[in-house]
Amino acid sequence: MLRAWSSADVRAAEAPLLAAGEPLMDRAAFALHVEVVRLLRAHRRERRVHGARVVVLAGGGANGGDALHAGALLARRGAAVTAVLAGERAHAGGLAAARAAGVRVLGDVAVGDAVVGDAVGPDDEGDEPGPLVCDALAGADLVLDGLVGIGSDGSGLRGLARALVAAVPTGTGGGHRPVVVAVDVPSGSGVDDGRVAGDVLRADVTVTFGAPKPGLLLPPASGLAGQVVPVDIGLTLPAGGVAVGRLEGADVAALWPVPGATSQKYARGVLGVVCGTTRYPGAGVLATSAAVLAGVGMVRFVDERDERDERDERDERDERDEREDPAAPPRPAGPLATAVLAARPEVVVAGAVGDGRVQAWAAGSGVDPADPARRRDVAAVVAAARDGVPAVLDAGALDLVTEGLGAHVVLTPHAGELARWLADRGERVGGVPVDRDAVEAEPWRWARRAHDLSGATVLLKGATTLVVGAGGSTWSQADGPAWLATAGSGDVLAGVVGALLAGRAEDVVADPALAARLAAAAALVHGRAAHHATPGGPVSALAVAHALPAVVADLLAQDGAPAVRDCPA
Ligand SMILES: NC(=O)C1=CN([C@@H]2O[C@H](COP(=O)(O)OP(=O)(O)OC[C@H]3O[C@@H](n4cnc5c(N)ncnc54)[C@H](O)[C@@H]3O)[C@@H](O)[C@H]2O)[C@@H](O)CC1
Ligand SMILES: [K+]
Repeated sequence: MLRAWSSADVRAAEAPLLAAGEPLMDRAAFALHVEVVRLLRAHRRERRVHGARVVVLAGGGANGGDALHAGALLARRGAAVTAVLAGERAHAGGLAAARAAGVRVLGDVAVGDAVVGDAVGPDDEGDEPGPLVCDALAGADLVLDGLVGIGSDGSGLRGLARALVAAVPTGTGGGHRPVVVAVDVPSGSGVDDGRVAGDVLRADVTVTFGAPKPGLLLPPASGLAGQVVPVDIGLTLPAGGVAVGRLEGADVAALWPVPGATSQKYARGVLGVVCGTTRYPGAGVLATSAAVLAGVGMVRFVDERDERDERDERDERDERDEREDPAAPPRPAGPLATAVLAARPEVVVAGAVGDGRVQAWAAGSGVDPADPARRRDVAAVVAAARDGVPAVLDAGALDLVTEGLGAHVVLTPHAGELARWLADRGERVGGVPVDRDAVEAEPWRWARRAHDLSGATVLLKGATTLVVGAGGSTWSQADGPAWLATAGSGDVLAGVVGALLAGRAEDVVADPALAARLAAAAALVHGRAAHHATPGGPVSALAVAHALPAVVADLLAQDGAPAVRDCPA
């Protein structure tokens, strides 16, 4: 599990160690230089550090200090290092180490009484990179972004720092682009909330100290961090202070409901499904297939009834009453259930919500809000969820969701659906109703808001999926390829979430925070199934569902979970 701590928690953990004289910056800089050495060896044709051209962008705080110390270590290993000082001051220790190691320093920065380096800009303003800086950046093998770390004021980069970021070659049109390593965080990104205000240099790798910060896991900033490499510098972080986490395979294996030797299908969990309509049966097939293939004990699929069906049933019931014959004859499956049965003959068809017991529900995928018959079934599921039955509510169920649900209910909107749901409840930003762009700019903020308003666990679908559950516990999963943004993909995810809720229904009711972990686990397995179905290529939603058994088996085998057991804690 990857866990992020807020910058305040990290600072609080650093304080006693700094007071005791622990060399935290030396540890950080050493680990940073080791990662840079690895990258230079991997990326340079010469496969070595000697002669590599490294540019250090150094701000005036300790983040710049880390970068300058790392630059000094690289220079001592034979790299040609140029440091560009972007702040009104420079980290004195870092600058001294860099100069002593032979780093070329560019910048108009006063250190003590001395002015060091060359003028950066063509004018005295100093907020335009000059030709020396531009040449260094154009020829760099690797750029270290040490402009700002957790000391960022969150308003986006200013002045020369901003101009330097803009001057780093982006490689567009097939041109040269250096490897970019962010020091602690990509400079100027929202350290604690993942917001991106202004230009941020996109990193290939972020080497982060003490613990990952929330912004490294939260979109949109997480999309600029590249691979996150956490470095242990000896901090003791508060046990309860986790802001955001990311599940890994072993965590998911430990959560997955695995049957024991004596388990039977009812005890293993029955999922009731109200997805798809006669007109659009696909979502019913996909959600059901996903639930079955994710390993649920049984699916009870609620068939669609139109008004004529209901009238016939009423007449039939009246006739039976007259004959005093209580046994209802089995009703033939309608066209929707027939389509679902053709794909998944394991499914049991029910005539209505409430016909037969279920441990959890999946409802709303592929249900048109304008379809009155199917909507009645969805509304019945929402009512059951309100009464305490775990449920995943998707697409056509979302607008029936109001406040007062519990975290045992998982909502699965995408950004547009979440925006609509929030706007319908009067949520505004900048004086206008929340829209899709607002949700995409601050997905964590709005997912938390939806959780606060509904009481439900909120799974916000996207390239990075966020799950906010009881107490604001947040999981961020980025496990799938971009190809997963395809029709029907959300129906499959709803089926997997439903399977997990049904398989661990009692635990979900007992532990309010569990539904969020299960929803995050579903997102991980869904993403991995897409990779597994077509590595590197386009993928269909049904292929994702079909890849589920192999992915779950891999997880359970590779991550050391026992082969047979009952539901784990
Ligand atoms: N305190 C320590 O000994 C340690 C600190 N560490 C490093 O120190 C960093 C935190 O250092 P600081 O607290 O000095 O702060 P930072 O170095 O992160 O940021 C402060 C500097 O950034 C400038 N700045 C802030 N917002 C800006 C903006 N929007 N545009 C341009 N410049 C801006 C400030 O003027 C100041 O020069 C961590 O991120 C980490 O890299 C690590 O070395 C671990 C140990
Ligand atoms: K940085």
